[in-house]
Amino acid sequence: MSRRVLKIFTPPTVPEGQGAQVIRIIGNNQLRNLNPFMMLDHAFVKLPAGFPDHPHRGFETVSYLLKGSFYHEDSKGFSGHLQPGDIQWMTAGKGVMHAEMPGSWDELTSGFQLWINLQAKFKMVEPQYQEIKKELIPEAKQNGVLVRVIAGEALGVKGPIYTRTPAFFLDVKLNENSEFLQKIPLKWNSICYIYEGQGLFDGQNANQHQVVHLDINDKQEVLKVKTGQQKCHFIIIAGEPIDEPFVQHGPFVMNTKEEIQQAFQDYYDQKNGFEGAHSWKSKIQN
Ligand SMILES: Nc1ccc(F)c(C(=O)c2c[nH]c3ncc(Cl)cc23)c1F
Ligand SMILES: [Fe+3]
Repeated sequence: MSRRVLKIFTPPTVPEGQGAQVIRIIGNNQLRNLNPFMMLDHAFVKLPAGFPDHPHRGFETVSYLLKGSFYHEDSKGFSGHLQPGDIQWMTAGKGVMHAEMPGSWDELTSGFQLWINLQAKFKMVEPQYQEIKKELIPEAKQNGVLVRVIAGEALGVKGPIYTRTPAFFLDVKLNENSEFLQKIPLKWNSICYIYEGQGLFDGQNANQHQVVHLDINDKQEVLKVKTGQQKCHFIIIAGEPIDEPFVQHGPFVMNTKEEIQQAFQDYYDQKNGFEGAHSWKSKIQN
C-alpha cells in the first residue's frame, strides 16, 4: 500500500513579475494553497524579464535553480548568485526589499520558488538567509534513485536547511525501471511535481509538468513511485500545516487583515524592516 493520490492535474502557466512566465504549481484554482505553502512556481525567465525590487513580510521564500543562473540582492546589503543545483532559503520575517533577476539574455533560466508560511511567533524575526551551494546539498543514492535532500530526510539522509516550519523539499531522480519509497509524516500536506519524464505515483501515471496531490488523511506514511521505460525527475514538497488563520496580500502574509494593513503602513512609513524601502534601488534590476 502507498500514500493515496487525491488527484493529478496540469497546473496553469501564468505571467509573473516583469515579463516572466511561471507554471503555478501551488496557488492556482485547483490548488489554492497547501498549508503551510502559499505558492510554488516553476519559473522560466531570461533578461530583461525578472523579479525587480519588491518587498516581503511574514514568510519564507525558497529558490532552487535547475538551469541557468539567478542573481539576488536585498536592501540589507546581502546579495547572491545561484547556479544550477544551488538553494537559497530566505526568511523574510519582519521585512525585506529584494530583487531576483536571471543572469542571461540568451539562456533561459529555470527554477522553483516556494513560499512557506511562518507561525505568528516567527513572522517578525530579523531576515535570515541560508544559501547552500550544490556541492553542500547531500545526495542519497539507491538502486537507480538519486535524491538531493534540500530539507527533511530521504533514504536515511538529512538535509542541511533549518526549517522553522517543519517541511520536506526533495529533488528526486529515478532512472528507468526503478522504484522509490518515501516516508511522508502523517497529517502533513504534500505534493509531487514532475519536471522531467513520467512515473507511477501510488500506481497512477503522472507526466511532465503535472502535479500529484497526495491525501493528507491517509493512514499510509510511505509513498511509492515507480518508473518503466521513462526516467522521472520530480520534487516532493511536504509540510506540517500551521494551525493559525492567515491573510495574504501580494508579498505580505500575516495572521489578520489588521497586520496586513500594518505591513502596508510600515512599508509606506519605511519602518519595522522597511527602512529605506522607497529610496533603495537594486543594482541588478534593469
Ligand atoms: N509580481 C510579484 C509580486 C511579489 C513577488 F514576490 C513576486 C516574485 O518575486 C515572484 C513570484 N513568483 C516568483 N517565482 C520565482 C521568483 Cl525568483 C520570484 C517570484 C512577484 F513576481
Ligand atoms: Fe521575492
